[in-house]
Amino acid sequence: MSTQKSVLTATNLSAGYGGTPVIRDVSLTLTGGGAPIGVIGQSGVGKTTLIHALVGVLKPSGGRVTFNGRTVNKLALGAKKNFGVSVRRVQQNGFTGLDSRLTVRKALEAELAKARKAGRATGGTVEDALATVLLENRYESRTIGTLSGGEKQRLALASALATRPDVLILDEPTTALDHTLRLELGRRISEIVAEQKIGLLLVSHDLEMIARICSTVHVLSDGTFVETGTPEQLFNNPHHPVTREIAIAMPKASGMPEELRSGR
Ligand SMILES: Nc1ncnc2c1ncn2[C@@H]1O[C@H](COP(=O)(O)OP(=O)(O)OP(=O)(O)O)[C@@H](O)[C@H]1O
Repeated sequence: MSTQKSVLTATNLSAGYGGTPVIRDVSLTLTGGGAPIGVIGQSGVGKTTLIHALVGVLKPSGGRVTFNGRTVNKLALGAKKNFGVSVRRVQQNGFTGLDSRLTVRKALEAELAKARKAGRATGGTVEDALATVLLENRYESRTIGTLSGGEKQRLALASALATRPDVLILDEPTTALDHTLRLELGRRISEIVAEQKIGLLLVSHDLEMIARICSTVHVLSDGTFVETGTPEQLFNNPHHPVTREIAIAMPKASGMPEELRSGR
């Protein structure tokens, strides 16, 4: 068995819809155990499109996406299934693609079974999966359709983590949660990706979450990365006009991690 770290790489990636490019010439690398990467940018600049291209939903019009060296949109069926459990995406609305009449327990059991079938050692239970996202055991018997927006987001995150992915891609994972829960969940996500050596891509308008979790942040503007740096560099000393504009929108100092308060 290969000991090489799983890696998802975009190289000079371009993609769009109906022949119109939305993202252009974007490159990034996600390694298990590597530094979590953030992508920020204003509305409509192509953040979700980038994710679609990374997970193979959108075929690149230029460049390529590889997973462990193999081109993602050319994977054979078996490899594609493995890619599906190895690279997990959590969507903004907590959409899991599962029947809304399923109970939370059944949904999580299905994820754990999927992981076992793919030969992944989860070692986890439904209760563990719920605890990971700060949901109490009483949620087990609830059907997905009865969950609130924030509970659905947390179930989607629990489902993704239950398969012990190599790469986790989070698209605005906590928009429906209150500030305290967002912070707590952010802390848990940081711990889990470090412990389990998961490559993390966090795409979010939540700059505080980005600053707390990510070690490298790309600024996406008009479909391309215009600036890259640590959260400290970008938010305390932004160079590109778009980064400056975004940095101004940063929450007031009281809500920021200590190390980012200076110079603001
Ligand atoms: N299926 C689609 N067909 C055509 N155009 C699309 C499609 N999906 C998105 N777009 C367009 O692509 C551009 C980028 O959209 P995308 O959803 O990637 O932006 P975003 O940065 O994620 O936005 P937001 O922060 O508002 O979620 C937008 O102009 C959007 O209208």
